[in-house]
Amino acid sequence: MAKQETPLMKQYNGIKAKYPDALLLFRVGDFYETFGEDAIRASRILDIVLTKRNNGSEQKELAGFPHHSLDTYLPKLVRAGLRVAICDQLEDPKMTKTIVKRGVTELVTPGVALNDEVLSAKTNNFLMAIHTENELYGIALLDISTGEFLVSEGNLEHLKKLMQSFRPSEVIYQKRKKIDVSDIKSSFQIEDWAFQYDYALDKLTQHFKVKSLKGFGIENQLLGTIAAGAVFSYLDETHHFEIQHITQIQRLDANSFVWMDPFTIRNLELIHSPHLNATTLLHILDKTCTPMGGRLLNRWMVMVLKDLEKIKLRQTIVEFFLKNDEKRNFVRENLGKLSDLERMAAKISTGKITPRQLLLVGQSLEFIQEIKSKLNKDKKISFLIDALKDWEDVYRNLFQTLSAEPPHQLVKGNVIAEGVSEELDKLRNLQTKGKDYLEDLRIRETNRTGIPSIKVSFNNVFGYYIEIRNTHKDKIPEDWIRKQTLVNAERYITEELKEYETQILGAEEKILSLETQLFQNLLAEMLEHLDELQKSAQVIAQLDVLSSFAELAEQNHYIKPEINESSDLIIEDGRHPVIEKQLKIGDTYIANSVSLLPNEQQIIMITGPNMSGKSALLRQTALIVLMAQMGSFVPAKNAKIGLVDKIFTRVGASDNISSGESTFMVEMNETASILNNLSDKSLILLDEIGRGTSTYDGISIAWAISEFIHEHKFKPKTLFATHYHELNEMTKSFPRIKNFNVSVKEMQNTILFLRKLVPGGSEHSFGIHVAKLAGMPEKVLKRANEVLGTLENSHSNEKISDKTKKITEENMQLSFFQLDDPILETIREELLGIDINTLTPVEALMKLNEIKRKLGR
Ligand SMILES: Nc1ncnc2c1ncn2[C@@H]1O[C@H](COP(=O)(O)OP(=O)(O)OP(=O)(O)O)[C@@H](O)[C@H]1O
Repeated sequence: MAKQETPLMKQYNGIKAKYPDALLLFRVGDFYETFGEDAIRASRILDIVLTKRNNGSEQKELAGFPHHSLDTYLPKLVRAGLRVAICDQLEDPKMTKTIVKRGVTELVTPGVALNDEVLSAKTNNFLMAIHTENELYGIALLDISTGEFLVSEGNLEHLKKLMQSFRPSEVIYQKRKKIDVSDIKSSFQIEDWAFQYDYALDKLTQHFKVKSLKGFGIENQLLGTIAAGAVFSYLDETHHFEIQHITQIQRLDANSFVWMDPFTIRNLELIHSPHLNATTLLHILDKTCTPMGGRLLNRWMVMVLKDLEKIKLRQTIVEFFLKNDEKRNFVRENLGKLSDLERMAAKISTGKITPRQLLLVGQSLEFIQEIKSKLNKDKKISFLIDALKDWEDVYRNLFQTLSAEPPHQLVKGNVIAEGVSEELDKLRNLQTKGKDYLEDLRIRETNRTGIPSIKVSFNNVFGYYIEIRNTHKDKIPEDWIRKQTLVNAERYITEELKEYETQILGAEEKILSLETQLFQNLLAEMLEHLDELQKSAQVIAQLDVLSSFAELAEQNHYIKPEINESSDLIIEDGRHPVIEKQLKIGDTYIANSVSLLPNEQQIIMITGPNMSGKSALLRQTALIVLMAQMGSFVPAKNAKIGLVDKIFTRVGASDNISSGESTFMVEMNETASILNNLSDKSLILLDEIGRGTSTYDGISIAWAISEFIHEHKFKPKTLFATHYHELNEMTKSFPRIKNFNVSVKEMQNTILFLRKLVPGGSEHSFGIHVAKLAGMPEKVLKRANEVLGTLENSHSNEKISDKTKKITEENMQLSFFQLDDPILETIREELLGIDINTLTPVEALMKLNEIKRKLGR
């Protein structure tokens, strides 16, 4: 007959059944245990031992760790993308004769984490909830560690953009809906009932204590509201009830910021790069001194302003800090000493702040006060400084109440300062006097018994005891009661010691409970300031980013761009902010000027050899515009920037192979989407569009696209980099298209990249020169030059196939291969089999490379 499962496993199974999707950490005594599948996963992720134990009829896997290591192991599980349910003992095992009551006290998931070890300082940790109906998406984003809560609505592209910009750690959505969340590490589908408008409205109005959502501007965003409600339901489900620090909903309006499609955000490598260890624009721009500033900069980089007044306000502050070195240094020095006040505010609200951290909050508030006093006479930035609360009373209160060096754990004691509570002082007095008392007792007993080495100590088992070495056993007085015999010593207690113990232990307990009470009172007082604390943290974040922009401008010689409402874009001697910082010592970045004037020079057609710097020029133009509209100064000699409202970039298919979506179809799809969404303030960057197909197809498509943009009523500004010098012909019929090329100098069969953009088209692509730079064998280069010569000397109206036929004929006569060599024979076959008509320059290079390999070079 099968044995019955043990009561403990029965309890475990009952609780596990309620959290089938989570890894259950089950507290048993001093350990957190995991069982079955959970144990297998935990042991793999945490590198802890997996054992097997009999559970009635079956063997079950088991892996566990000591409860005090939770802070070490929990973050590892969460970072691995798991949801972790923590099941604790809900009563004191000593107080019950049956099995201890247990229950889940917290469900920690990647998107709802407050633990410092899971979070990273300079990035937000967002949970995203999505609700979709009829191809429209409601999106809510919550960072519970800072209290930021954003709501938005839009189409699929908008959703994708927000996913790319905010990179949520976890996404939740409705069970019966299909949403592509393949880019997100952790996603979870929750019950349909959590996605109801009435439920959401109730939840949100209750939490924010408002009658309607009008004040947040989302009263018409039904889908957004439903998503926001789902976030709150998820907080309930994960046992996060202390959430007073979520004080407002920010509406995230897609139209308030420069519109960039997901491809553009990726392609410009603003915050992330698909290439490992690549430097992003964020790396260059981030000179912030606080985590709050770091996170805000991230946000500003993906939510770039298009409101002239707001941009100018930021510029004013950057300029102020640039001109006032002394104040900038003072501010930045003080910023560097601040704790993460946004996250501290969340910790106050959730009751997770430690006494030491609360003292640090006090010190931070004092530094803020110093910043405020230093800057409050400066009218130019008064609108920011005035928004900082006067914190003096608050931090003085904290300093007076907390001890000078409070511990991280309340139970360690010495949390509250002297003079705060009379009772506490009295009890402490008793404790300190206790030490003298014990010393006095030791001396008395030594004198009475004549034992020279008496020790008075304490342990958890016997409490206070007297210890003597065995050699003095015969001198023990009668009133000592023996408690323990060790190898060389004996331990005793006395009536007097017991009495003292009751008094002193009582005092310790009372001290702990009093300190806890006083600390809680202090937290309750701080809760009153939660709103202001968050506000000050946000102002500090802005001061941080803006003063860091000034620092950046000084270090990198950036200038203040003039931003206006025109449609012109004039950059004089602009530089690529990332590449210029990465050049080898001795190299200098060649600055280039670009003027895009919709009425005269709307489209710039840039030709130039491979590697000449076409892509760099395109990207630097977009980056300069984005930096300018973030409020930063820019790498240029001079810049006049008419506000841009949309930036589109497309890179020809073969540049994009690594991203796995490099089909010509995708390229055309996305280009089509650009052409359908143009505005009069758009900036378009097209890099080698059309090269994913045969030469003639490519030229035709590139031509037609340029023509379309030229004829478009909005005259969007466009930079078009291309290999097809045939496109230079367009200027003859389209007056607002201008030809430029990135110049090179030909020297004795090689080329020198001058990287200077100059007016006029370029004659050829220099692909063979680049092949030479790449170390291609001389024979191959020579032959490539001959083939090129034949093609170029043919009549332009000859068909490509006729031209290649010529080459084949020539080949018969001047075969440069020794045909008796079998490798050469196969290479010959291969070369003859190539249809040059459909070969892109990059494919040609790859082919040459392959040939080189075959030749053993
Ligand atoms: N203005 C410049 N000053 C100095 N170095 C530059 C400049 N522009 C580009 N470079 C360097 O040249 C390299 C090649 O530039 P880029 O990728 O822009 O060339 P490209 O013309 O787009 O080439 P391809 O057509 O092969 O894609 C860059 O990685 C950079 O290191």
